[in-house]
Amino acid sequence: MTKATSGHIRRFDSQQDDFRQQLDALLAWEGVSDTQVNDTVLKIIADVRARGDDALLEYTNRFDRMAVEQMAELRIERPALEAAYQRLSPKLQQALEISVERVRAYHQHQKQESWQYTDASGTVLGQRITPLDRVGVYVPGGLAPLASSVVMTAVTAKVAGVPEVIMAHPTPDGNVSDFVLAAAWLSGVDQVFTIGGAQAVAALAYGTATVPAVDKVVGPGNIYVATAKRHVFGQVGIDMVAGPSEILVVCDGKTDPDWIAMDLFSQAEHDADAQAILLCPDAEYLDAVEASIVRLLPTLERVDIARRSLADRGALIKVQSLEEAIEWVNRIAPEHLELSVDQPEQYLDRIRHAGAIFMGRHTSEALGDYVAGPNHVLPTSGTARFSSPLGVYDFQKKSSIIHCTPASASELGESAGPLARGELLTAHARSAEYRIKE
Ligand SMILES: NC(=O)c1ccc[n+]([C@@H]2O[C@H](COP(=O)([O-])OP(=O)(O)OC[C@H]3O[C@@H](n4cnc5c(N)ncnc54)[C@H](O)[C@@H]3O)[C@@H](O)[C@H]2O)c1
Ligand SMILES: N[C@H](CO)Cc1c[nH]c[nH+]1
Ligand SMILES: [Zn+2]
Repeated sequence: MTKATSGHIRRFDSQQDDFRQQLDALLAWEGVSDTQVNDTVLKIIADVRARGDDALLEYTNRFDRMAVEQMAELRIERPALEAAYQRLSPKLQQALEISVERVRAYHQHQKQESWQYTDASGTVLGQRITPLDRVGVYVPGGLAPLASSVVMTAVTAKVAGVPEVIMAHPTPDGNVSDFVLAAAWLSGVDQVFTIGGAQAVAALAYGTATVPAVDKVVGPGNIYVATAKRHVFGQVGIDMVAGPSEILVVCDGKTDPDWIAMDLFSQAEHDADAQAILLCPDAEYLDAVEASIVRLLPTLERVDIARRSLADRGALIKVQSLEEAIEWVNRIAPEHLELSVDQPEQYLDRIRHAGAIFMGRHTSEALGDYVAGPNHVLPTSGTARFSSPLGVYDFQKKSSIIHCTPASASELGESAGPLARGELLTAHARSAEYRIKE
């Protein structure tokens, strides 16, 4: 692949002959299908199913470098969550409250209501919406204490009406974050277990003597978490298999290049596997953004992670026009799309695949990660082609309602009988026909 002169990030031109192949290679994320990871995860899941808490303790000590002997040391109840909240600075308390309120307000709009109607035959038909009984929210802890992911998952579950929210969150080396626990308090989490990785997903899916089995496991995580979620699907529901964070910026060349460099860093700093790409029709502007990257990268706290992410998976891409850029957006189907252009609305109708769309130069993706309101748990690795942001709908399910009168049962039976006989299912036919009035 073409390397940038600075060595920091690749440069491509969509007109180069092999651009499509180069882009495909850049987008490929093979992590979840890695056989070694898969084997490890299958072994962990089997072990947690067989040995429950004993296996959980063992894996937690091994992978999170802890020295715990009993599950009680890995469980945190609500009073301790509140105490953590009280230890935060007033400024952080207030920011967290604003985040929770804005996320709650946004997700209220997603609530689905039950409905019913009476058809011409007199039969009442409808759909009843009910929340899941108990869900597990996974909150990553390996690379950063993602308190905002607590808010995004737990507040959404509570808006849906889920009575019991169990949180799993690894605390490597025993470092428990007050910020994460405070977020759990404000978001209404019922219990926290300081466990992570595949062992946490297995415990939530199958239950152990201490960890209650849940109906669905949601939330982002690393490759072990993502692979485990794929394997427990069926035993429990899952939201999606979310991979490393991504940002795709489309810019017309008129935004401050430092802003765009920092927007790219904002996702690159998550993970060395994270992906940050810029599409722009102006080659000189791409030079300016590259210069900003070179100058600003050393100023980041997480410089090593961001540098690897940009070098291995990042790109600055020259396109012919913004119209062409939009075509590539639909091919890439990014987790986050920033439209850093004048009048971004003019492109909206043509964007078919993106987890979240940030409109205009002032709407940085970082605002969406924390306080805008929409969920930041989003489909990655091109899966925005077929899946949606985590939402209230992930925590609600539907039951169909059918209520016949004697007359409508008789009327419908006249059709159900022949249909059942056509399928050679005579008990079905007779069951329907018993209700036909002479
Ligand atoms: N798509 C989204 O919505 C979204 C949101 C936030 C974060 N993310 C992503 O989530 C990920 C978070 O990853 P993380 O590492 O910080 O936290 P994590 O909590 O997902 O993973 C840490 C756990 O991984 C397990 N683990 C680590 N090494 C292991 C090994 N060799 N064998 C078995 N298990 C092992 C350990 O149990 C550890 O507790 C990042 O990739 C980030 O980009 C995605
Ligand atoms: N950008 C991440 C989702 O890809 C979410 C996050 C949490 N904290 C900061 N950012
Ligand atoms: Zn982020």
